Amino acid sequence: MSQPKPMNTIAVMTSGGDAPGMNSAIRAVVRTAIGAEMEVLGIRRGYSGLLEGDLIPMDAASVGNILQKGGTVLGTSRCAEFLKPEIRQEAANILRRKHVDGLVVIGGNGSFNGAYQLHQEHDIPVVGVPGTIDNDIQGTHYTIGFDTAVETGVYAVDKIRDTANAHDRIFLVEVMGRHSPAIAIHTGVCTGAEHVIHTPENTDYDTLVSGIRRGRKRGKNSFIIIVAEGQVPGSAYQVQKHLADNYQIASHVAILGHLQRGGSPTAHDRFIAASMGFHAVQALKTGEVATVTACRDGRIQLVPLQECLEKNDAIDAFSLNLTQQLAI
Ligand SMILES: Nc1ncnc2c1ncn2[C@@H]1O[C@H](COP(=O)(O)OP(=O)(O)O)[C@@H](O)[C@H]1O
Ligand SMILES: O=P(O)(O)OC[C@H]1O[C@](O)(COP(=O)(O)O)[C@@H](O)[C@@H]1O
Ligand SMILES: [Mg+2]
Repeated sequence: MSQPKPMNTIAVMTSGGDAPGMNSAIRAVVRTAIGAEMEVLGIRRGYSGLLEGDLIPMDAASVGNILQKGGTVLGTSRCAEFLKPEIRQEAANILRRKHVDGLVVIGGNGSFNGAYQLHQEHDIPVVGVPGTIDNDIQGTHYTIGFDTAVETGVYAVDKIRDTANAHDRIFLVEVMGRHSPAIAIHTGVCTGAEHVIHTPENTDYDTLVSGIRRGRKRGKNSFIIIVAEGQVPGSAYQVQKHLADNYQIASHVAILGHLQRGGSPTAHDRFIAASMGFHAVQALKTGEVATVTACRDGRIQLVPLQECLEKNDAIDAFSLNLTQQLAI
């Protein structure tokens, strides 16, 4: 832990893919900081906005009536330039010119890498708040937005099930999460899907097809196969083609895509985001910087940022198996 530096002015940004609940985190950061007599600047459009010096003063009213909204009022971006050290130097200069004493970065592991570099290279006090619908950051059990994204997936699949039942159809429902199977696996359990394809590039067609045949024998008339996005959006079409060409099985595709990133956050996401935003400002105040407000063992704990820089690719084998077990 570093010695606490005076925190007169802090800045907050959202970066990477937006996630429902980010607004609740921004609100908590702004209001906790104001409560502690700090000035707060909002950085618009993540690292891109930072490099343009697009920082705006935020008061308590500026975050009123945003908690229930999806997206992020600050905007976000993917900023390839930020991978260059000389560009990060410019960013650090801008933060110093604006008298920013500490920075809260709400985003995924990519955004945390940027924050980590700012701390390592330029001694900027940073704290990360995990925000991504994918729930795929090492070091934290939960990321803001995941619950809402799964909820949206479940809502959509329930509707698809109605029409699949009516027409005796097989549906391949592709859910979001590039290289991240968590949304697919949870949506599978919560919708009673017949099968979850967690890595479309390595689909186990034998298990999938024998499940469909077994189900048909016992009178099932609809099948929901949840397909994770995999390497590229549209993987479900490859699965559809493979089933048609190799097994003469016809299926329909529905791709949920960015639909799952928007919408009003669930109570769970609002609650976690509010708590994490609060803890992030406390961490800056106490000098517990280069940390992340991680969710572990059901509570928010500060963990070193270094532990949260990698993407978590682990597959939740229990939940994956649960879908299969219950779909007999
Ligand atoms: N290794 C890195 N070094 C510095 N900045 C990075 C690094 N990786 C990502 N970033 C910055 O963080 C941004 C968001 O990362 P990205 O992976 O797109 O989203 P997320 O933060 O949601 O994982 C990138 O566009 C880039 O500006
Ligand atoms: O909106 P984009 O740039 O197409 O990115 C899509 C990807 O972003 C996500 O929504 C979230 O990813 P990050 O939070 O890591 O940015 C993935 O689920 C999805 O595959
Ligand atoms: Mg990411």
